[in-house]
Amino acid sequence: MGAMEKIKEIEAEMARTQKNKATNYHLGTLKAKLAKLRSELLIEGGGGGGGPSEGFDVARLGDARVALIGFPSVGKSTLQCKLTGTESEAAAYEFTTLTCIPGTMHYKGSKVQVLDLPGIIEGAAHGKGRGREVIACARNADAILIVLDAGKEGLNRHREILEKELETVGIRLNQKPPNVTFVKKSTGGVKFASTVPLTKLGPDPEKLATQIMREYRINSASLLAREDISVDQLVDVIVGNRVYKPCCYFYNKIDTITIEEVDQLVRMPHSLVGSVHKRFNVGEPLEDDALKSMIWDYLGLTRIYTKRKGQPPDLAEPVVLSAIRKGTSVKSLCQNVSTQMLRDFNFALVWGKSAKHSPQRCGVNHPLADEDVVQIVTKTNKQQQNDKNYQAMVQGFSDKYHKKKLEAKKKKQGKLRR
Ligand SMILES: Nc1nc2c(ncn2[C@@H]2O[C@H](COP(=O)(O)OP(=O)(O)OP(=O)(O)O)[C@@H](O)[C@H]2O)c(=O)[nH]1
Ligand SMILES: [K+]
Ligand SMILES: [Mg+2]
Repeated sequence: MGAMEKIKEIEAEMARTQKNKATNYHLGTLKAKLAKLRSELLIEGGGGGGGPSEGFDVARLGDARVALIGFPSVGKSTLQCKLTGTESEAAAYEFTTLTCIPGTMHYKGSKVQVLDLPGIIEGAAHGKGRGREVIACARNADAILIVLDAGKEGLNRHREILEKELETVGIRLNQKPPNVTFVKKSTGGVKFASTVPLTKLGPDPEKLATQIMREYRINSASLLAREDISVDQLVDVIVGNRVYKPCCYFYNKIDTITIEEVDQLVRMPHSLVGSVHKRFNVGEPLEDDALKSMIWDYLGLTRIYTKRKGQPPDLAEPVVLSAIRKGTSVKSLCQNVSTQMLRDFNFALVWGKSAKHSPQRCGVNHPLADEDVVQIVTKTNKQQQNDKNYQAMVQGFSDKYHKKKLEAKKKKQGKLRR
């Protein structure tokens, strides 16, 4: 039996099984089996080390990356042209786009790479169409923009299908990683602990966890749960290889539906309605464009204006940091400027929303806010020399210690020989 059929069989069994205390373990084990089969399926057909295949291997450019995911002909390419000015072919027939087409969206001084991708259909995660490559691109993006055709029947189901395709390959949308520490070990059995009561894992969470681990041939591991996790989250932690992505939705073509229907759609979570043709919510020349603004928010982009001592800040070219990528701390700012900057860092002076008073003297871990002004103060020559002396001293101690240890060892060996 192929993996596909096995998956179908398990899904059918899960649907048949009533959800109650007695079937809790059984369902948990089935979920673990299912996750395993799906990942096997992906590796089987992934080809050549699992990296993206021809036409999908696009270099990362800009401050962050967003992938356009949707059914065929919902208007992804039309949208990408509007957002980035890239000439990605758009047409009235399905599967116009066949590869990954990158473009750059300029917004509030940042450069966001937008990936136009082929349309996907149900079963994409299992290799239908170019689904596998498309989903691999989504996995590598910092955020996902799901594009839907507001005029299509069964719209809510479309949204669900797309979510399921992404979930299937371990992409978790708008979720935080579970607050759980899980470490595999070579011996010692399974150690299970939690700092909060676990209400969603049945009467014996440890037994359930052990059972799921057995499915993955993990006999020894330690697991510490710091939040009340669900069975799905437990499976995710044990399986590993999950990515957590922000995801927003754009309902395109609202020029084809009634105002009552639009009214329903605006209530959907994480969503924006609009029309590329009518330039509604996607007006290219406008700075306060609603769709660009939503993408910006979901990427957690933050503009930082740097300044030198005694000079005004450089307002023309902000350093753009992403909360999704490397975070928005003073440390990320230094790393963004140069590696030397972090080495010579003494303290930062911060003006703006993140500062309690202006300027606030901050360390590397201080989280910055959008439009903060930052002056990095580096160590003086004397401080740098002190640092070097200190390091040399520590190295000296360490050398002496090792020399002594070595001598003691030799002595002992000598004694033994005699
Ligand atoms: N009515 C209407 N039609 C639109 C709108 N945006 C795009 N279209 C049309 O939708 C059709 C499909 O557009 P594409 O941009 O090729 O769609 P796609 O999602 O890239 O399609 P594939 O690459 O085939 O997956 C084209 O005929 C567009 O002109 C819109 O806002 N309103
Ligand atoms: K099309
Ligand atoms: Mg297209």
